[in-house]
Amino acid sequence: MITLKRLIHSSRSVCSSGFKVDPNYKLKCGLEIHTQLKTKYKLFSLSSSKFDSEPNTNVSYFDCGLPGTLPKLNPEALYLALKTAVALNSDVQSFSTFDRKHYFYPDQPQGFQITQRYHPIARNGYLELNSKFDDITEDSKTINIEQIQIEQDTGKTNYDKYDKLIKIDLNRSNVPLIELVTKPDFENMSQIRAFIKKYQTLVKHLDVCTGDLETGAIRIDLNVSINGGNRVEVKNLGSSSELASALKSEYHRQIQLTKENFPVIQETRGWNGKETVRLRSKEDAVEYRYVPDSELPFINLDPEISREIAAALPDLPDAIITKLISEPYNLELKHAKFFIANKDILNYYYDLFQIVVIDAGKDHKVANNWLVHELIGAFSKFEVPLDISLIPPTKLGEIIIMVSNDELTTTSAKLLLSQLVKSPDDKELTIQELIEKYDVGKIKDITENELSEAVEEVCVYIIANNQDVIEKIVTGKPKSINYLIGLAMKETNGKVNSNVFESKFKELIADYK
Ligand SMILES: Nc1ncnc2c1ncn2[C@@H]1O[C@H](COP(=O)(O)OP(=O)(O)OP(=O)(O)O)[C@@H](O)[C@H]1O
Ligand SMILES: [Mg+2]
Ligand SMILES: [Mg+2]
Repeated sequence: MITLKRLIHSSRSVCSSGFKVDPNYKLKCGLEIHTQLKTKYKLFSLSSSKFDSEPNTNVSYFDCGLPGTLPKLNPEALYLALKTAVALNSDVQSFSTFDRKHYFYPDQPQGFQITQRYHPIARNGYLELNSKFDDITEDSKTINIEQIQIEQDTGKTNYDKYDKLIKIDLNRSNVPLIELVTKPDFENMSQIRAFIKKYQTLVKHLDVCTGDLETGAIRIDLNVSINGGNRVEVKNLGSSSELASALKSEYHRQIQLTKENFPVIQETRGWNGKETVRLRSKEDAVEYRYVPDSELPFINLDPEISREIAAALPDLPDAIITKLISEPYNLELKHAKFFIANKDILNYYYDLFQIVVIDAGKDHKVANNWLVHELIGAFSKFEVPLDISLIPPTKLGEIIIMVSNDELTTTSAKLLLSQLVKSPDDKELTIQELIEKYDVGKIKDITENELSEAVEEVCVYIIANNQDVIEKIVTGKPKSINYLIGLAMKETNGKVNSNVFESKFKELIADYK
């Protein structure tokens, strides 16, 4: 919820991590990003790659490494890898192959991982960061991508502290991954953050991955060096805050070593929550004994394929943001960015825009405000997890149009939205039924005189019970009248416009002076 508020209601400063690069110690970073592909089946078998099943229920003979089982490449995984590669401006290779990377680990039952060491599926891509769309301090920054390779995920090792057992879950074994390797082009934390955010948005938008760091769908290794020295790799960082803390710790560790005239040794480190810790040095680097996989055929691609994939790609996030901040949408940039990161909301917005602006001819500001501030704002206010399906665009559209046609007051409409957010059972009711249930319909079928009398009655009652507020108003705090108006609106469920109460209060209070 906090994230939601922050995303929509404020634009974050680029230095928020408190990490600053010391000009005397030039920072250089490269990322290796592992991304799980959202395929139905696994990379080389027909078991499901579903994420949260009971342990060891999505495991074929191949996934658990039984001898005699053979891999068969899942074309959907290849397609998703190609989509990502093309969207990242990479050169798709017409020839690529699979290799075996050997190491023993209990969650790696084959004894090797199938990856693309020598001939990856794509090379030489790039992603452009631009201060207009991304939180970076420079105007623009290009991050070059060395290569994108397809590989298998491993199983999971779970340490059961209570039973003091190590449990292996092979559901993840052989789930398709792509590893994206950037060139060491990052010079500061904001570039890294911005790149990861943009990459997450891209893979979600292309529907190739859920894009979550928290669930491990995206996992990042960070490579760090200073002043042209050796690179240190920090493995398996699970969240952007872990990544930021690990970078800060590693950068300062290398500075400290350099200041004390110690060399920075090329090694692999991990993150223990406080600092980076040594896992292995280059000397004891694992010898993976890469060999070409003899059971998988080469991938030969017609160059036409990448052109066809490029032509079929949807508009990419930056292009959509540019569209959203221009006519006819005129969204604020921060809202457009929020929508693009949340595809359901973006689609919701398009539907709402159609109903309210295009079909009913209302102002774009009305649609934008009600969605961003009132509806999404209501979820934040009541700390209800954002689920816009509770109020479909047709319903919100109807409410907005009624307010705009003066058939419902703004207060009543807000009250209805709050109720819809707070009580999901109301989902089935029509707007008319909701208006009756909560008694918020505008007062109709009564004469002007009857209304005026009713309003006066409410105001007289409130004045009588709030003499202290009246005292304030008459002694120079005229704004306190808003408090009285609020009470009156509450008393009448927002059925009467606030300006009617305002004039009546003013008229009655004038008698006090
Ligand atoms: N001088 C440097 N400073 C910081 N990062 C660097 C430097 N040189 C290379 N890198 C980064 O190191 C990473 C190397 O990744 P790559 O996957 O090619 O090799 P690896 O880490 O040896 O292999 P593995 O996939 O087995 O971990 C890249 O992200 C690259 O940008
Ligand atoms: Mg790597
Ligand atoms: Mg590495």
